[in-house]
Amino acid sequence: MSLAAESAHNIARVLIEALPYIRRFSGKTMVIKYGGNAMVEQPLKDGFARDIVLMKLVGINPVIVHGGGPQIGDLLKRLGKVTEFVQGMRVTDRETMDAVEMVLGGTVNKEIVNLINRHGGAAVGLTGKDGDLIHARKLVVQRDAPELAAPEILDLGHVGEVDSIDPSVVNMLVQGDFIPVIAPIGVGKDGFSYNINADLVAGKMAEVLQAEKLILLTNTAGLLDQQGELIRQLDVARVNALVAEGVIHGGMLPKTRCALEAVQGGVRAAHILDGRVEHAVLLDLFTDEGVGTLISGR
Ligand SMILES: Nc1ncnc2c1ncn2[C@@H]1O[C@H](COP(=O)(O)OP(=O)(O)O)[C@@H](O)[C@H]1O
Ligand SMILES: CC(=O)N[C@@H](CCC(=O)OP(=O)(O)O)C(=O)O
Repeated sequence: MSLAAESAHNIARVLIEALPYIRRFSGKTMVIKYGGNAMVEQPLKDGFARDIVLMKLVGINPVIVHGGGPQIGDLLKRLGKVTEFVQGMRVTDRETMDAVEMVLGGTVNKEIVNLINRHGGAAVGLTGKDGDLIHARKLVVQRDAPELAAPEILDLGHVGEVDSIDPSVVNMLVQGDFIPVIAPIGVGKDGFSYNINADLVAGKMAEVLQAEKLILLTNTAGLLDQQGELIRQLDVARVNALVAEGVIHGGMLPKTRCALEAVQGGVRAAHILDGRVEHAVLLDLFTDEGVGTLISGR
């Protein structure tokens, strides 16, 4: 076979392999969390945008929830403001909240919207304030230590968690064939803005939309075991055991927690994928082998 014929044959094979998945997922909603650490290098960003546009073209409804932790850190550094994390959450005072809104609701959100649009999609950017989408409440964080008589309550300022989501504006955009791009900022009953970890927003959004999948793009191959080997698939019980053993820690804790809550709340599956791999989303959705880690509810 000539080189050209071989290449055409490979393309045909790939399309045929993708066909049953395209048929299965067409018309379904998928929530994709695009983490700040996965937004590196222009070719990767372009690959991500192409994947999203392709999903839309084959009838899937992608809903993007994005982070931007490193990008917030960059602005705070330029402003000469020290930032601190407690249990994976950024301590957020009034000034930091302003920076979070500028970066998440401004630069990062619009960069993703522009990226998708340049690749042929029609994206619309939102924060949790738009259409009264995300209602937040202040996150209560406790610290327990042997020297403490009782757990200490820590005040992280404007750090929130999702109280409720009104998906009307997202549903309207999806019905209009737009791709919603959501920044994880919510509003409390007190009228204040709250900075919410993007994984938490993505998990709840997937649950409220009863999405087919929650896809979390991050900066590791997926969930790794004690030996640093990729775990391809696991269920709720194994996740709980790995947390208890301390194998899942740091930023992976909120990620796996929200993945678990989503699958227990009716989302069919949660995937943790390596956002540093070009076309990670397509490779996972449309090939028999898949990539990354799959957490299934049943
Ligand atoms: N068992 C584990 N498998 C993979 N990564 C883990 C694990 N436990 C902790 N981590 C850490 O979690 C990080 C991903 O979380 P985080 O930095 O919050 O990502 P993101 O910014 O994409 O949300 C990894 O880079 C890794 O350092
Ligand atoms: C409370 C809290 O920590 N909020 C995060 C929100 C952004 C985020 O989650 O971004 P990544 O997904 O890129 O980490 C922050 O301020 O960094």
